[in-house]
Amino acid sequence: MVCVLIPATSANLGPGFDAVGMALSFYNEVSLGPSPKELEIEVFGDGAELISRDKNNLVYVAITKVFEKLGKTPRNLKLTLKNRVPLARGLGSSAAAIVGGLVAANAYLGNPLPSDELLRLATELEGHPDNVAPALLGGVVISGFDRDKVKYLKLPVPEVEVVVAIPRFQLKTADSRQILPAEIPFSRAVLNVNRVSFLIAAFCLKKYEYLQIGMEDYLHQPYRSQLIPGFYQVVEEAKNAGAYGVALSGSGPTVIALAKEGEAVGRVIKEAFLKFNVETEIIYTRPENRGAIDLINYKGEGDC
Ligand SMILES: Nc1ncnc2c1ncn2[C@@H]1O[C@H](COP(=O)(O)OP(=O)(O)OP(=O)(O)O)[C@@H](O)[C@H]1O
Ligand SMILES: N[C@@H](CCO)C(=O)O
Repeated sequence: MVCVLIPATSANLGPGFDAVGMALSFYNEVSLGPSPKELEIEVFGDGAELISRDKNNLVYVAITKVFEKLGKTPRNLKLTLKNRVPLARGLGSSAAAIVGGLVAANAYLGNPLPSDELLRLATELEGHPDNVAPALLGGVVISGFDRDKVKYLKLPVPEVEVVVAIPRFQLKTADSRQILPAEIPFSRAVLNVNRVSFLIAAFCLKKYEYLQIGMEDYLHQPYRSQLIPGFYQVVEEAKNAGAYGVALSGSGPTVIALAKEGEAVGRVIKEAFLKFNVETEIIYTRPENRGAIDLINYKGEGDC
């Protein structure tokens, strides 16, 4: 039997739409082993009641991809999923499912596929690489397509605390992608280039105070924020409470704040959302430099 931990991820980091993602220090767990039955799937934890237990299960779909790539048929398998990453909230649950299935299947078969091939398969399944790359590799990852190839660079993780505020309602990526316009004004695109340059430089130079502007986004937040009551007021109040930078996580509705010390920021975000009748779960976490490929049969904190 093999067991893999897969970190939650925050994609679209600040202005890095479809390009910059960061792994976080809380994890889903995928275990894969033999079974006398054709297929057994057990699911525990967040959203367990919403996840299919048949061959449509996204983790199983990813497992099948690896078997087929190697000319094999998946048979007599038991899959156990322990979910900590909430579904459809902007923390990479689909990426965690896909990467978990790919890495677990590859490990079960003796690790024949290199990580670049796993990234290619994961991107094919997810449609874009910005969550799957940090879920697989850990850290802050810049990723994108060069024609049909996925290119990526891993940056040193910032020395910050991360406050994750998760509203109770779901927002499916497919739905919140539809709200985006086909075009935006040139001046706004220029501003976004400027902000993402500050983001990457602030991380590389450890000048985190520049995240005040380096986490600003002008591409997707103006549209997606319409689906999240109080979004800009929450951002403002969190910055006033000392956050370095605040942004939507993935396609939302989760908001993340990077801070030197997260506790006061978390309290303020929770209260600010409550003024708009939005209840949130607050998680205090950190960037995670290890991805699923580093967390196979991991014996440390966590369950594996
Ligand atoms: N552990 C899991 N097992 C099986 N399917 C899952 C699992 N986690 C997520 N999924 C599938 O992925 C869907 C959510 O994907 P979606 O892209 O909408 O949100 P997300 O990945 O959580 O957010 P984002 O991409 O913005 O970070 C779920 O509705 C479910 O179908
Ligand atoms: N870049 C993706 C991340 C969410 O999966 C989007 O915003 O649609």
